[in-house]
Amino acid sequence: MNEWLTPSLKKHWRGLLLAAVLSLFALLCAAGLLFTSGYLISKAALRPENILMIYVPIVAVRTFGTFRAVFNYAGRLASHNTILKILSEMRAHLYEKLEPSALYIRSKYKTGKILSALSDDIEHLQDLFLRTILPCCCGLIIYAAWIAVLGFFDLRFACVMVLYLMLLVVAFPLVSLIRMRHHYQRIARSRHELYEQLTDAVLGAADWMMSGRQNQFLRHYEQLENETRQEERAVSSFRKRRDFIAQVLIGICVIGLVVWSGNMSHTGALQPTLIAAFALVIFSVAEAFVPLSEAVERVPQYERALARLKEIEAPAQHESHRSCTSQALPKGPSTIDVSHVSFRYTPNSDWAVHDVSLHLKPGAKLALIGRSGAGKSTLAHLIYGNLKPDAGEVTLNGLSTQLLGSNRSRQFSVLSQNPHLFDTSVLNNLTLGSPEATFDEAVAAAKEVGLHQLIEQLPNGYHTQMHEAGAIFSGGEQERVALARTLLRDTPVVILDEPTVGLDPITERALLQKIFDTLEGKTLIWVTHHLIGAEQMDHILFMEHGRAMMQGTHEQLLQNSSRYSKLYALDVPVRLRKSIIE
Ligand SMILES: Nc1ncnc2c1ncn2[C@@H]1O[C@H](COP(=O)(O)OP(=O)(O)OP(=O)(O)O)[C@@H](O)[C@H]1O
Repeated sequence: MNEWLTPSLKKHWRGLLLAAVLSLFALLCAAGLLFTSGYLISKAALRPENILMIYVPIVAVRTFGTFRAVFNYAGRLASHNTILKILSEMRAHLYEKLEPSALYIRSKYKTGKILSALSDDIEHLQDLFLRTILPCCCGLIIYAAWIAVLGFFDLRFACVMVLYLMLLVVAFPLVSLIRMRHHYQRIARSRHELYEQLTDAVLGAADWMMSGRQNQFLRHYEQLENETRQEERAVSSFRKRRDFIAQVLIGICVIGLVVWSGNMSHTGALQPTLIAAFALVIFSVAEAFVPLSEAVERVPQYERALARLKEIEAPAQHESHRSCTSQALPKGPSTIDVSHVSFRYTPNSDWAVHDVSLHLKPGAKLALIGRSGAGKSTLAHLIYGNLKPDAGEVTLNGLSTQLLGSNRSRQFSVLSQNPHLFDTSVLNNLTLGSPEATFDEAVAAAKEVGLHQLIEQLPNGYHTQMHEAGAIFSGGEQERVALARTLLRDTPVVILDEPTVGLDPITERALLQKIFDTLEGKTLIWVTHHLIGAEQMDHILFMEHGRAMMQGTHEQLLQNSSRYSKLYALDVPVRLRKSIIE
């Protein structure tokens, strides 16, 4: 178990236990129903000395029949209610992990991989309880109960049944686990490839069309789809064969029980009326054993889903495995020190960041400026603690950012370009990443970023679904939604990963102003290509080829560097400069 499952299981153990108990009762009622039905049929076939002799089994049949349905329904309700709560918490947890890592993820993972994590991996974990733990627990309890009942009548026959039913309870699940492992591996691999291909194709549809190579893409996509389908067919045919053999084994078991109970009644150890009861009850008992194989064969899927979520959440080779506890680093003003930090992606590549040093006081505003490939994002990753410096150290309040672990999302948030608006209510979109935020807090954040009026005009205000409202949010307004999310998360450090890219200069200016105003007091690290807004920053670090080419305040650089003055003149048109001064 890990941090994905343990907190949910701890929090919802009562709901899960209730679901398990109700499902078990449903199975016991099903067994009781068939047992009493068998008894009733046999009893009714005999000459009734007293009608009351069959009245009790009639009532029992009715009771078991009714309660079986009731327990089934209640069990499903309890399990789905709990599982859906767990699922939504796991999704919020995934978002919490991903959102501050947006910088790193954008450079390392394709959208398809994230999509596949959101859809497949989280849902596999949802199945862990419904399709594996619950059927396994019920199956094993019914197995023990059935053997105990048989042992009560005939110990030797019970021992034979222990071994025979082990075929269904142990051997079949093990064979399924071994056989299915490699099929599932291949299915998972090709499905992830499909996701990646598809998202690439959707995001780059225009480029595919322009290059005239759409047929080539379609052929490759169909080939991948066929491979996946073939694997799925292999899985389904294995399942069919396995289930057929299981039914044959159950049939043999019924015959065995009829012979045994016939012999027992012959010797007088069992009433003849119980022969049919024993023969029938095995059908419902076997109902609990058959799903065991399917339950166990899913184990590799859970392992893989957990491994992939772990991989996305904590990028393997760069992430330190040690982390400090949440008590060790309370949320609050943060001083960041970057001391002679160097980093390269591979031992033979050029330095992406070389010997950079910085000191940021709480609430300082740093602009990382430079051309594409200058090393700005790499330095932001190093500050964030995603990448481990090859030399030097980055500390936050004296503690290496490498060691922040689960504290990282409490300290940092990232406002990136093109934030995604999810297909849920506007309110949920605002509170994503801070689910504990109240409605009033969300409204206050929306007011602060200047969205309140716009949201109020929507058909259902804050409860309007995003697919209805999505079209009316412009690029700048979507960025404001992301800004409101950041405000609600209230972390002391915010990394701005070119949030205004693609906006026209006037909107860009207005949005930047809004960002700087609303995030006043927080430490800002702003990754940018150009100098609009640079005059509002406390410190500017101009990077080139991984090195800090120049740094200082805007005024210092304007005075001391003719290059900076020229770039500023180019980037910030006179018209805008005038408006800044005014
Ligand atoms: N994941 C990676 N693996 C290998 N090299 C990388 C990786 N990411 C970046 N680099 C290289 O490191 C150098 C610095 O890249 P970085 O992304 O930090 O620059 P940047 O200034 O942020 O560029 P941009 O503004 O285009 O994002 C570049 O030469 C780039 O090719």
